[in-house]
Amino acid sequence: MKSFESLFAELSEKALNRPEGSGTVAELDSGVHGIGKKVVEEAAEVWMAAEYESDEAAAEEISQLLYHLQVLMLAKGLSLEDVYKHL
Ligand SMILES: N=c1c2ncn([C@@H]3O[C@H](COP(=O)(O)OP(=O)(O)OP(=O)(O)O)[C@@H](O)[C@H]3O)c2ncn1[C@@H]1O[C@H](COP(=O)(O)O)[C@@H](O)[C@H]1O
Repeated sequence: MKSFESLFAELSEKALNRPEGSGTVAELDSGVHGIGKKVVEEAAEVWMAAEYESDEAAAEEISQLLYHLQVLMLAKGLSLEDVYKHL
C-alpha cells in the first residue's frame, strides 16, 4: 500500500523522467493554474462525498485530493519538508 511519502517519490520520478502516458506529466504541463483548478474540484468532491456518500467514497476522494496537492507541490518545486515544517 502506498503512503504519502512513497506517492511523492513516485510522482517526483515521473516529473523528472516524463514517461509517455503519465497523467502526472500531463497535469504538470497544465501549470499551476490548471492544477489549482483540479485541487479545488477535488476538494469540493471530498466535501460532497463526506457529507452525502459512503466512508469508502469519501476516502477515495480524499486520496485524489492528496494526489493533486502533491502534483501542485511538484509544480511549485516544494518538498515534503517545506510542507511538514508547518504541521
Ligand atoms: N493517485 C493517483 C490519482 N488520484 C487521482 N488521479 C487523477 O485525478 C483524476 C480524478 O478523477 P475524477 O474522476 O475525480 O476526475 P475526472 O474529472 O473524472 O477526471 P479528469 O477528466 O479530470 O481526468 C483521475 O482521473 C486521475 O487522472 C490520479 N492519478 C494518478 N495517481 C497515481 O499517481 C501515480 C502516477 O500516475 P501517472 O502519472 O498517471 O503514471 C500512479 O501511482 C497513480 O496511481
